[in-house]
Amino acid sequence: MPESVVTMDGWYCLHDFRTVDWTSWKYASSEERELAISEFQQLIGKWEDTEKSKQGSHALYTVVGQKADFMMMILRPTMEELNEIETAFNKSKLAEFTTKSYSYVSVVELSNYMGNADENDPEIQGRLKPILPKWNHICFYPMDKRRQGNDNWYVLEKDERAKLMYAHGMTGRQYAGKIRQIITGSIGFDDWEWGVTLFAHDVLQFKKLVYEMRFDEVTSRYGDFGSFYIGNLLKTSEVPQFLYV
Ligand code: VOV
Repeated sequence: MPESVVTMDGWYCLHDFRTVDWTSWKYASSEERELAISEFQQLIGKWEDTEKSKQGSHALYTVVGQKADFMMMILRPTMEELNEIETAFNKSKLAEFTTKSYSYVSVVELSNYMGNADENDPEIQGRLKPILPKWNHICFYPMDKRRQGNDNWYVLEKDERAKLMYAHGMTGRQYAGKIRQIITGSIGFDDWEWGVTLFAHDVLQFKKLVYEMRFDEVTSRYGDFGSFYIGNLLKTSEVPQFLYV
C-alpha cells in the first residue's frame, strides 16, 4: 500500500460567493441601501481588526462573469468562526439583497512531499496562517487528483508523487513575485479535494501559470478541475461605489 502524505494544517477557510439582486436593490430606499452598506463596512471593519491582531485574514473581490458578483474569502483558526462570520453576513441587511452563489470550505494545507518541516518554524507558521495579499486579482478553483484506470494518484508510491510535486513546484517558482498561491485541503470538508486560490497583480499571469502547469505530469495525468472564479480587488473604501445605483 503506498505511504500516505502527512499534512500540516493551518487556518480554516471559507470562500463565500454572493450575487446581488440589483432589481430589489434599486427598489430599496436610499436609507435602506445606506444602512446595508454601512453595516457591511462595519463587518469588514471587524475582519480588518482580526487581521491586524493576526487572528485571521480575509480578502474581498468582485467577481467577473455571471457566477457571482462578489466573493469573501475568510481565514480563521476554527470552523466555528467561519460559521459565525457567514451567519453574521446572512443576518445583515445587505444579505437581503443578495443570493448565495457558491461556497467552499477547506483548511490551509502544506504537505510533507518536500521533506518534513518543523511546524513551529515561524516561516511555516506564516504559511499556515497567511495574511492574504491585497493584490489586484484573485483566481479560485477547486480540484481533485484523478483516480481513474492507469491514472490513479492514490496508488502511486510516495517517492513518485514527491517527484511529480517537485516538478510542479519548479514550474510554480518561476512565478515568484507574480503569483501567490494558497492551497487549501478539503478532503472530508467539501466536494473537491483542494481549493486553489491565486493572487496576482497582473491578471494575465493566472492564464500563463495555469496553462504552463497543464503540461506538468501531475496536472496532465492527475489533475481534474471544477469551475474557475476570477475577480478584482474590492477595497473597503470602494464598497459604496460598487453598490451605487
Ligand atoms: C505560484 C505557484 C505555485 C507554486 C510555487 C507551487 C508550489 C507547490 C509546492 C512546493 C507544493 C508541495 C508542498 C506543499 O506546499 O504542499 C504544492 C502543493 C500543491 N499545489 Fe502548488 N504551487 C503553485 C501553484 C499551484 C497551482 C496553480 C495549482 C493548481 C494546479 C493546476 O495545475 O492548475 C496548485 C495545486 C497544488 C496542490 C493541489 C497541491 C497539494 C497537492 C498534494 O497532493 O498534496 N499549485 N505546490
